[in-house]
Amino acid sequence: MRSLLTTLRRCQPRRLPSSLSSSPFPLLASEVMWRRSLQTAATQQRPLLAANLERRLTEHPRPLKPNNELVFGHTFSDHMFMAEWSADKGWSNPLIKPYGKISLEPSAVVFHYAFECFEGLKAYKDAQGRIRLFRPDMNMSRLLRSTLRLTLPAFDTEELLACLKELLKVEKRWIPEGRGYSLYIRPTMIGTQESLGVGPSNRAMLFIICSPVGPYYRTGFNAVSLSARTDAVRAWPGGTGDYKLGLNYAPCIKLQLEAAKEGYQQNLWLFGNDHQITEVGTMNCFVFLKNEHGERELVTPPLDGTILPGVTRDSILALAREWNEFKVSERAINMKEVLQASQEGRLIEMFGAGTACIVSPDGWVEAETRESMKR
Ligand SMILES: Cc1ncc(COP(=O)(O)O)c(C=O)c1O
Repeated sequence: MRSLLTTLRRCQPRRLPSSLSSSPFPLLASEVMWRRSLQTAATQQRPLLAANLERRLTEHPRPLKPNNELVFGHTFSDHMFMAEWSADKGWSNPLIKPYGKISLEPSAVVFHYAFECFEGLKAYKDAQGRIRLFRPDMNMSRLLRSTLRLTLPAFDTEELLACLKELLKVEKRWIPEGRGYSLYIRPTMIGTQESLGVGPSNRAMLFIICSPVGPYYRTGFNAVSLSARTDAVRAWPGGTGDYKLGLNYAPCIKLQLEAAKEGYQQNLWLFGNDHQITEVGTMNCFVFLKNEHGERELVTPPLDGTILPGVTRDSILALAREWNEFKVSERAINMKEVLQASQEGRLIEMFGAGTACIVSPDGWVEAETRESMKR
């Protein structure tokens, strides 16, 4: 049997089911109401419009780096997208301009109260040299969801996507060719009001930068080793782990360094006394096993607020459901179940899934929890 991982990696866009074409993340009821009120307010202000996009292009394009010198997220393309918002005026004209420094006062709320959210998606070149994006509508919806969580301004997701496409036309030469290579796109919104008061920001900046990238891990597409810790959690019910906010990431770096010191590439994030699997590093987690009834089952944790609703996760679920070759479950799965399946030879594959790392096999999980799981 060809491995599920290999099959997923080889998936061609034309094989994607129609259910993948557009399925924005469900907004919470309160957010829907909030979004409506913001949109009503936004109609009285200037909206973000791709038709108003201005271009101020560099006169000094920089040389490209060869693929083998690309380190993830270290090289940036010539241009960036930028739009600014203020509560009284609404959105400025969006602008494509040379990549460069932004100027903010030290009192800007982004520096004090973490008013920052972002997205990550990739542009590829197909065999005909055309620019291809993978389900970018999902990233635009998720960015809107994150901005609303931070009381940052609403925007029309289709307009922002149209602006992004224009940026990519300008930056086409920066999209690397070759299997595993792409242009990583980082849309970001920050609160820029100069204030130490804790409240909503009355100013914001939306920008998009691009970085040509190859494999996320130095090990390329080989399996990564994981440390499953029980003394730290990444997210919790009612928290913000299901939003793509910068504040979710910085506190994990210390734990990532600790894992690296012990020889592991990532942390396997667990939650609860029964050590439920939530995510792996910055990826959604999948376990493919033969369950206790002898059925092959692909399991991934449910969207219960403790995991990011990943675009890759959603795509894998849609593909696997369309194939209809094995059971597909969004359900809680804990370390005890995985360990038991492994010991009984029923664990087929385990992998992480995300835009940056694509589909990444997990090689070895060191579980401090081994003893407690036996209980
Ligand atoms: C915490 C976390 N989980 C999961 C993912 C995967 O999400 P996606 O497939 O949309 O890239 C990411 C990716 O950025 C992430 O940061």
